[in-house]
Order: sequence, then C-alpha cells, then structure tokens
Amino acid sequence: MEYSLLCNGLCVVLFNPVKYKLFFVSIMLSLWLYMLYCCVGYASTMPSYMTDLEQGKELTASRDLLNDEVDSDRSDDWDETRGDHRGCLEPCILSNFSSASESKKLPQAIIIGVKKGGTRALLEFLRVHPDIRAVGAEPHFFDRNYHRGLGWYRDLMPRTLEGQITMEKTPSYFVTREAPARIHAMSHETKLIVVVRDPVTRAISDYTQTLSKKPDIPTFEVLTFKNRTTGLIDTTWSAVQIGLYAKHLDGWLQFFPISQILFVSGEWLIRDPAGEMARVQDFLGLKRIITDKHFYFNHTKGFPCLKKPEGSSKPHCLGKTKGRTHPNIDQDVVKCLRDFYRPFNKKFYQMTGQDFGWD
Ligand SMILES: Nc1ncnc2c1ncn2[C@@H]1O[C@H](COP(=O)(O)OS(=O)(=O)O)[C@@H](OP(=O)(O)O)[C@H]1O
Repeated sequence: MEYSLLCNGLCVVLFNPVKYKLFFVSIMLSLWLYMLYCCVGYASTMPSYMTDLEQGKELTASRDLLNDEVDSDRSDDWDETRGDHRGCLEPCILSNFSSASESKKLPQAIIIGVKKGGTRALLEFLRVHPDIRAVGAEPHFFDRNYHRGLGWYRDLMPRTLEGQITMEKTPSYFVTREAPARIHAMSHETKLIVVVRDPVTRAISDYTQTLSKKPDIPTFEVLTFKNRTTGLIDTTWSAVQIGLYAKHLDGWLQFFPISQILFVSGEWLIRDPAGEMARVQDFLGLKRIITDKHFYFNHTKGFPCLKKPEGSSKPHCLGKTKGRTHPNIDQDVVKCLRDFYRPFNKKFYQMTGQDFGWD
C-alpha cells in the first residue's frame, strides 16, 4: 500500500514538467544544504568563536578532556573548546579534511604552569600569532593521560604548516613529578614556558576557584594551617604546595637546562601584556607580531583584552572564570604566608635570575 502510494507519487512528479522541475530543484537544494553542513562541521574544528561564547554562556565542557576533577576550571572560557581542536577521542571524520601540506605534530613548546598563573591569557594571546597553532583544551597528557601514548597526544593537536609551532597548555605539569622525564623523552628540545604569580595571591585564586564549585569548604584561613596557634603552614594543601616554585623547578632542571625554560610574570602579563609577549615571541624564535596594538585595557573587567583574537574580528576578554573576586582573607594569615614563602621565592629568583618582586 505504502509502496504503491510512493510509486504513484513518483510517477506524478516525473511526468509533470513543473513538478519534475520542483523535485529536481529540491534535490539540488538538499544536496547543497548537506554540503554546507559538512563545511560547517569542518569549520567547527578550525579556530573560531563558538556562538555560546559570543553569547557569554558558560560552557560546561572541561579543559580537561577526560577527567572530572573538581580542581579544573571546567567552565574556563576564552575558550578551550573554541576552535582548533577538542581532541577527538572518537574518530573525527569531518575534521580530517585538510590541505596536504598540513599535518599534526607533537608540541614543540608547552605552557607547563602554573595553575592560576595566567596560563589561559598567555595561550590566547599567543594564538594571535600566525605561526602558532595551539590546542585549546588542556590535554593533561603528561600527568593523567600518559598511558594513552604519543599517538593519542599527537592526534589532539591542530594541523600545522611547515614552520608553524604547535603548542598546548596544562598548568598541572609543573607540579607533576613524572612530567619532566616524560616531556624530555618526547623531545629534549621542547621549549617550556611557566607563568608564575605571587604564590600568596595564586593560593587565594586557587581557593576562590574551588570555593566557586564547592561553597561548603572550610575557610582559606582554616585550610592554610596545620596548627594555627603555632603558625604551622599546611604544605600538603595543594593551594600552598603549588607555590613552592623553587622546589618544583628543581625537578625540571634535572632534565632541561634553564635556558630552555621561560618564566613569564603573571603580574606583568596583566600590567604590560605586549612587553611580556615580546619576551615570549623572542624565546619561541618568532617574529614580534603581537604588540601593544593588539591589546586594550578593559576597565570593567580589570584586565587587558585582545582587540582581535585569532579567528575573530571582535574584541574579546577572558570569560568570567578569570578574574573572579577573591574573598577577603585575614591579613595576619596573608602575612604568615608571605613569611613562609619568602625563602622559597628568594631561591626561585636565584635559580631563574629574575626578581619577580613578590616580597
Ligand atoms: N588578560 C587577562 N584576563 C583575565 N585574567 C587574566 C588575564 N591575565 C592574567 N589573568 C589571570 O589569570 C588567572 C587565571 O590563571 P590561569 O588561566 O592560569 O588559570 S587556570 O589554571 O587555567 O585555571 C586569573 O586569576 P583570578 O584573577 O584569580 O581569577 C587572572 O588574574
């Protein structure tokens, strides 16, 4: 019954010239729409802002591709899911279109830390450079996903032309004991970048992020101490532990010469983004293309923003998970932490040959 209805319908269409034309046009239109759909699918793997971001919606996709860890800034904004590559854990048929001269390469430079240092800002600023292609999400390969192998890691990377630098950022590498040996085993020539920030403000920023996800946690003041009466700091608390930069750096220097590590000041990245970007471009052996012309200071946000981010003509600031308002912390506790970090900071200045001015 249905079959004969279909046949009758087809006969009416085929033997009526007007309907035939209409039928033909609708087939062509469908084909054209399908091709457009494919192209959009492909384009979504290219650098471009997602509509959600333009509308300011908080994305739920994590920068961490696999893990559901509470400490990662899951709604991290500027946007790890933008563009380049979300790292296809399943085969990505549409994203396999590419010109023959482009290929996926392992990163030649990695932003290895530090958490809450300003790593997202640095990566997004770098992406403006035509010779940089970076994966937006944090791959967490050298800490959580190492068992997946280098093939998996390479597959997460965006395609690059000869001469372009592939990059990624995963701030937890800096404090991962195994990361230096693993990165060295991938390539001992990998350039490493660490964005550092006053360890006390960094700790408060870290705590603020956790608090935004778990409002019931104890206060910063409580978590800071093992014993508040004696003033004994709890160095097992990750918010405190991460700020022991000299200690973590030691592990990296077992595998890499200091000249292969660039230390970017998180504070100066806000105060003078073009100045810090000049240092970064020099370190990566790139032409200084990112200059003060690329930035403007957004007074509402309180941060420098890009006039024209990569893949967009609209000015853009990082989203609301960057630049959160920190809670007021007891100044006595802040002072205790400053005193605690001072010798470690001093050691770090000696090791790097840079005074970051935190004391
Ligand atoms: N241009 C610009 N815009 C917004 N925010 C900026 C910028 N430059 C640096 N920062 C500082 O970056 C801090 C977040 O650091 P990360 O991106 O490394 O955080 S994360 O580890 O990836 O979660 C974030 O910390 P909080 O202010 O504590 O939220 C910012 O102070």
